[in-house]
Amino acid sequence: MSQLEHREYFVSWEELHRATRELARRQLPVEQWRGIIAVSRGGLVPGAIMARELNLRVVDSVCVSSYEFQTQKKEPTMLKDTQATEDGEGFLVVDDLVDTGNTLKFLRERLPKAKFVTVYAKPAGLPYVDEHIADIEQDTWIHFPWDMHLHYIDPIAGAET
Ligand SMILES: O=P(O)(O)OC[C@H]1O[C@H](OP(=O)(O)OP(=O)(O)O)[C@H](O)[C@@H]1O
Ligand SMILES: O=c1[nH]c(=O)c2nc[nH]c2[nH]1
Ligand SMILES: [Mg+2]
Repeated sequence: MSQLEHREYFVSWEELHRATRELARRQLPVEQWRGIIAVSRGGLVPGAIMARELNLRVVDSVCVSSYEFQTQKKEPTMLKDTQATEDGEGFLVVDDLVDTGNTLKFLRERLPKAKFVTVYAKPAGLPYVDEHIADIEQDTWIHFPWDMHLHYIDPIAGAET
């Protein structure tokens, strides 16, 4: 992806909370779920919100790494697996987003019976996610609130002079 094609989408805490609550609402009835497996690190905040909304007390994580800054440097690697389940049956695997789909493709091999959900999805990742809330274009980098800081900017008129 060239610098010119690279767009950005900034997510606020409020937007993330609202969208994740809607993702939780779509997982009713709750009786079908044994628990949540958050894909650390990006899935930890959405996973916690979903656990609260669905009143699920079994919350585990899988720790997967493949990106360094904004570049996918290698195939996903499992830094920590889950011991909550053998095959994922009855578990919701929650991540913040699916982009190329490499992370969820890798996790589907490990947890073939789980349901995979994300808050955001880009087109290339759609075959690997069972349900998501918002579609984002492939050439757009999503910035999450935990990666940002509020800061002052000059007024538009001031910038012209
Ligand atoms: O669909 P993909 O192209 O695989 O990309 C999606 C994954 O990339 C990000 O995680 P990352 O590996 O950057 O680690 P992090 O969650 O610890 O930030 C994001 O949280 C997803 O887990
Ligand atoms: O914060 C992030 N924003 C993204 O758009 C993305 N794609 C892969 N990994 C990502 N992390
Ligand atoms: Mg991640």
